[in-house]
Amino acid sequence: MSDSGDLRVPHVALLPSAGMGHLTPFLRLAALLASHDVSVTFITPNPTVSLAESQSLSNFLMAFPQITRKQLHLLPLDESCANSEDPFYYHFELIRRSSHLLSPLLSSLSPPLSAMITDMSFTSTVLPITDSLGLPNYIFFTSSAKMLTLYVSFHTMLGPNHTIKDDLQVPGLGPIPKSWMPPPLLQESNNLLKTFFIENGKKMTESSGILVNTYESIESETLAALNEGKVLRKLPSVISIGPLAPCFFETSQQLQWLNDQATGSVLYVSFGSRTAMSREQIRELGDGLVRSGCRFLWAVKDKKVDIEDDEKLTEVLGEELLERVKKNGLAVKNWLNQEEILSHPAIGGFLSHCGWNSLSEALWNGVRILAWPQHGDQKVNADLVERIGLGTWDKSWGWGDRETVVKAEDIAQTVSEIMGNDLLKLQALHIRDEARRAVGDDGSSTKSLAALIDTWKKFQVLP
Ligand SMILES: O=c1ccn([C@@H]2O[C@H](COP(=O)(O)OP(=O)(O)O[C@H]3O[C@H](CO)[C@@H](O)[C@H](O)[C@H]3O)[C@@H](O)[C@H]2O)c(=O)[nH]1
Repeated sequence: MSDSGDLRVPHVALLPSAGMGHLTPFLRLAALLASHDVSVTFITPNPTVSLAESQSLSNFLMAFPQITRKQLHLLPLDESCANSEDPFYYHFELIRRSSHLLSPLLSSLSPPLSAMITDMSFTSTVLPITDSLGLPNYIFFTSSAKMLTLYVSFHTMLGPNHTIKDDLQVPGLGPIPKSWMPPPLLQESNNLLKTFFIENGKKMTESSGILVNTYESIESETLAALNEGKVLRKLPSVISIGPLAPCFFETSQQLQWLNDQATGSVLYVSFGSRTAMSREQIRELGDGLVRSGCRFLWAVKDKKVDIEDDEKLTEVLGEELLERVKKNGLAVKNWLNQEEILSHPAIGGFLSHCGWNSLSEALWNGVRILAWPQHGDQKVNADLVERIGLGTWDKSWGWGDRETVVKAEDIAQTVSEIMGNDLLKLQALHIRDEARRAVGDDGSSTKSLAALIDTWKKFQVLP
């Protein structure tokens, strides 16, 4: 790399991971970079797991013709060596094992790249490749800064048999209790998620920087701890660039039902793109929503992957419950444009699993959250929801595992409490204003991104 002196248009390649939770923030980042006159190549691992991913990608690329697409054709993998029943983690592994194909792809790009931005799940496999090309590689961490503290320190916490004994306690920060850690990390046996945490977490120190879709006013202490070396020494700069604003490219499917509801009266219920509850829990939830007496819009998900989710609502809910649901709300089983829903004036609350994108979209739109974490980073995120005053979290509901079923009466009571909580409603609006300030003209995230783009402008990789 050399200091070129002249300020040229930087060219950056982005490599997202599998699932909408990873693809969506990458698409938003690509659009943001393009709006700052950065030339963007978007690398798409092919095939995708879900229909939602392939449809979003094609809609996005149609809306942003200035962004170049390059496909990374994934090599087949013997399922037995992936050691995971989760189709998304399995796909992470597939992409990791096809990473070497990136080398010729990246070298062939013209003009030469100024930098690469890689999803956190491929840190350990892609960094050696970009290093050998002399290409700066920034890791995009698609969850919270608090979760990043666990990601980079997990490998240092492992005891005998690779087990975890204690809560994570970073000086100056609240603890991350063991019970909030993604359950696969606590297993003695190896599994894909644990391997990703260990291998990628170790390698993060060698990246050129870590981008996080967060902002100063909600995670300032955590960001400071990360950047002051309190979490891990020798960590590169952690750069907050969020909240990444939605970019409108999806075809909109206006829901007339929502247009007919009173302002702020509807609870939106959704657990993201890859969480399916047990049938028993789905029915308790439906019963609870009806009993709460609140209006609700419910995205019902019966299977993790959308292409397999083919049973009708009558089969999933049963006819009797479906009839009761129709009196107070609307249940749908298709993909909704969540961003459009959360920005609708009728929406007054969000029952959410607290995937990081859902949380970011809720705060972007000033919608209070009732948190019900299901897996992964979601308890850590739910804690943040509670701490910043965006919503509430009933910890007794546990993880959305198949052994525990939260009863309809509990759900009904908690839902009516949050929908009646005016203080949270006001606080959510205040948080929305702060979120928008962070990415406004003089905002902290805008300045960080501008500084990063300047770095890319000043440096170029020698051909
Ligand atoms: O019907 C739907 C369902 C989802 N979405 C969108 O899909 C994304 C889902 O992302 P997220 O809310 O983060 O949830 P997951 O799909 O569960 O994402 C995975 O990835 C996230 C980022 O790493 C993690 O925080 C989550 O825990 C993990 O499950 C969001 O942008 C939603 O707006 C829709 O537009 N319509």
